[in-house]
Amino acid sequence: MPSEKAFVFSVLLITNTKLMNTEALKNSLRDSVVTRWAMLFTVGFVLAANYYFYDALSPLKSTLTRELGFDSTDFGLFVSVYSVPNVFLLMAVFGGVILDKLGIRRTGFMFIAFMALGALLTAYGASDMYRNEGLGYAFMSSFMPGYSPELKMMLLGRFLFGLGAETSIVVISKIIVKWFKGKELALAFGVKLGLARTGSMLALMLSPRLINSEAGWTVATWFAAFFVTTALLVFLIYMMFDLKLDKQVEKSTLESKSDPFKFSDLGKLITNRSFIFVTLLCLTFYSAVFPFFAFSADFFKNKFGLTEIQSGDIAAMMPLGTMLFTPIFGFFVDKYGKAASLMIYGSLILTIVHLTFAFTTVTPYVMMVVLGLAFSLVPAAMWPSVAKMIDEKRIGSAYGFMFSVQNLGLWAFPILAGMILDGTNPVGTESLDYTYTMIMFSGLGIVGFIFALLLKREDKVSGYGLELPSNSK
Ligand SMILES: C[C@H](NC(=O)[C@@H](N)CCCCN)C(=O)O
Repeated sequence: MPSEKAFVFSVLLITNTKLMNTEALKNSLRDSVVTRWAMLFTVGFVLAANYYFYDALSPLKSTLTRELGFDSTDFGLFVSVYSVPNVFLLMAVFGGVILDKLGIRRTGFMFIAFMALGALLTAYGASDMYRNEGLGYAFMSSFMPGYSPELKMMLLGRFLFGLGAETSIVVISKIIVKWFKGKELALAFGVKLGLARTGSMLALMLSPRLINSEAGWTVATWFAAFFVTTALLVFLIYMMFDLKLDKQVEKSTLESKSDPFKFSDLGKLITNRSFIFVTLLCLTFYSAVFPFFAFSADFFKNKFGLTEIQSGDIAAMMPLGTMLFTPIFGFFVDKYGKAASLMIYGSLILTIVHLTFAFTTVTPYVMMVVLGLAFSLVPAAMWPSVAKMIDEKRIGSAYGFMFSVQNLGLWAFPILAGMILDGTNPVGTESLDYTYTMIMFSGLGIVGFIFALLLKREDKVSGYGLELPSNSK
């Protein structure tokens, strides 16, 4: 019968297409261990450049005061403006939507280009070229006289950098999924975070050394900007491989199909109690880490009377610790679970470290490694836990939403830290007293600890299985 034949023919056709797709997946570039790990290190370079630039000026707070007249509030403002596009324009959320629409190559290139432009503008704002009546100097001097033209140009640069940087992290997460799904995905995520932290560590160690260059202190800012620009070129290499992979394998077989983003999705996210607690933990925990980290080198310099190089080296102990611990805890969570408990321990350790910094003179070398332990426990447990709570189709929006909420803290707390410092230290004080600033960071740790407890309690009701190994849910 013709209809029966047609049916058999279509079944054969579908089966054959599926087989061809499976065959294509088997023989695609991603099946070469060397190629997929080479891709991870290629995009890891971009991530390292991103984190390098974010932290490059942290050990130079006193240099910015000496050379450009920044006070602590100006410095806090400079750190926090990174988050403005992500909080007030919801860029991390829209970046995810754009990513779904335009794909990895175009979105990645566009947002890394924003990063590079922002980084170059920041370096230009601090340069002698700009300060000697360079392009834009007169314009930046023509409004808001309370803020220097240098600060305004650097704020504009860091704003553009932040606009590109957060979405580029979402793009790179998607790239990792594309190449490692069904392979060693958790390990790949751990290594990705390790490469990001390498960028932070290098920034803390190199910047204070580069300011002593013969060509002047701005070598440190230009170097950071050129690192990000090189990352844009490196991403072009990645794009060629990505294109090749897409040609080898039908796109739909690689990237999980995601429905178009709807605002009602956000409604579903914010009515999920576990998701709310993990998002609030993300906000408080990261607010007690990244803004502290931005001030940490200056804190060590003032509290322990160290040089810029010594204090940068101590601050670098934290990312060094995370490079070692994060993949280990990622492996632990995959195999044994206990993610909610690890988040509780991480928040507790964070609080103890900040209280120790506030009230004791225990050696900061050890405390920064302990902080690295806390900063490995929570991220290694947090990001895979979200994947248990949220449908895979919505995971991009979920991460984007969490990044935007988190950026609220990354925006507010550096400003607050700077204001507390300026408010509690009379003008011209020889060495700054950080006690109240550290109490603020300890308070954030305590609130994060409470959210981690609530998350674990809620897990017993919601049944997402955060305490179970990865493959049992
Ligand atoms: C993965 C996570 N990164 C973030 O949460 C970013 N939204 C903030 C990065 C700001 C500093 N570069 C992490 O690094 O653990």
